[in-house]
Amino acid sequence: MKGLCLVTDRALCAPRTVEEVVRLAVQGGATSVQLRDKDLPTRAFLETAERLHAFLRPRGVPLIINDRVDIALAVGAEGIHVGQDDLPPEVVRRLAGPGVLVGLSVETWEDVVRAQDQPVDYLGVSPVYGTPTKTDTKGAWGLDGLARIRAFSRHPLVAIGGLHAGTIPGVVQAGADGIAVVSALCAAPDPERAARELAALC
Ligand SMILES: Cc1ncc(COP(=O)(O)OP(=O)(O)O)c(N)n1
Ligand SMILES: Cc1nc(C(=O)O)sc1CCOP(=O)(O)O
Ligand SMILES: [Mg+2]
Repeated sequence: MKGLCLVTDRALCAPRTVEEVVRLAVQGGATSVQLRDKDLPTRAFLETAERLHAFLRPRGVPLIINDRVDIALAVGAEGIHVGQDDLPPEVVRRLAGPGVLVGLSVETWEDVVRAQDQPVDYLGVSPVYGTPTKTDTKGAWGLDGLARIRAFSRHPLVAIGGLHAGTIPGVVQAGADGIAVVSALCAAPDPERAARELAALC
């Protein structure tokens, strides 16, 4: 999971649609998209995922579904991201099979240690910096925490939380393989231009 991942937020994208922001961000250089929506009814979530997948798949850009393993399987998404309170990675892997990317958030050192034996493809370092976009997180890892995880873990690391043009270079330097952003793209006046700027730093 190298490169720049756009994690969607419908409210921050508005008045543009999520599909429109995804299209612009991919044109600018986003290399993966995680569909994340905590409020959308299941049918609408499925239809959004289908539309995004129809756009992304021919472009070779993986679609990751946040939380909803059922939706990921229904649309044939390339990946699923789960947190510590979601379905356990072993169960996700059993349901999804070997060919689907499974990402897992790590919020504590115990999570990082446990993940060594879990069937995941990357860890979401959750969060590197505190962010108003998601406030139900534990303490921020900071650059020192990220570097400590990098030195220990066998998994690729995707950094998330408070990442923008000013913070990404330090996070890459500390060992992140990939960079995941919400507001830096969803709330950008020009998501294509923003993605171009951020992708060049990843
Ligand atoms: C790349 C990445 N890392 C962490 C998260 C957070 O996932 P989770 O802990 O399940 O929290 P929610 O996103 O479901 O609120 C993520 N989505 N992506
Ligand atoms: C979706 C998400 N997960 C996080 C975690 O720490 O697990 S932080 C986050 C939101 C990141 O938003 P922004 O790029 O606007 O800071
Ligand atoms: Mg989750």
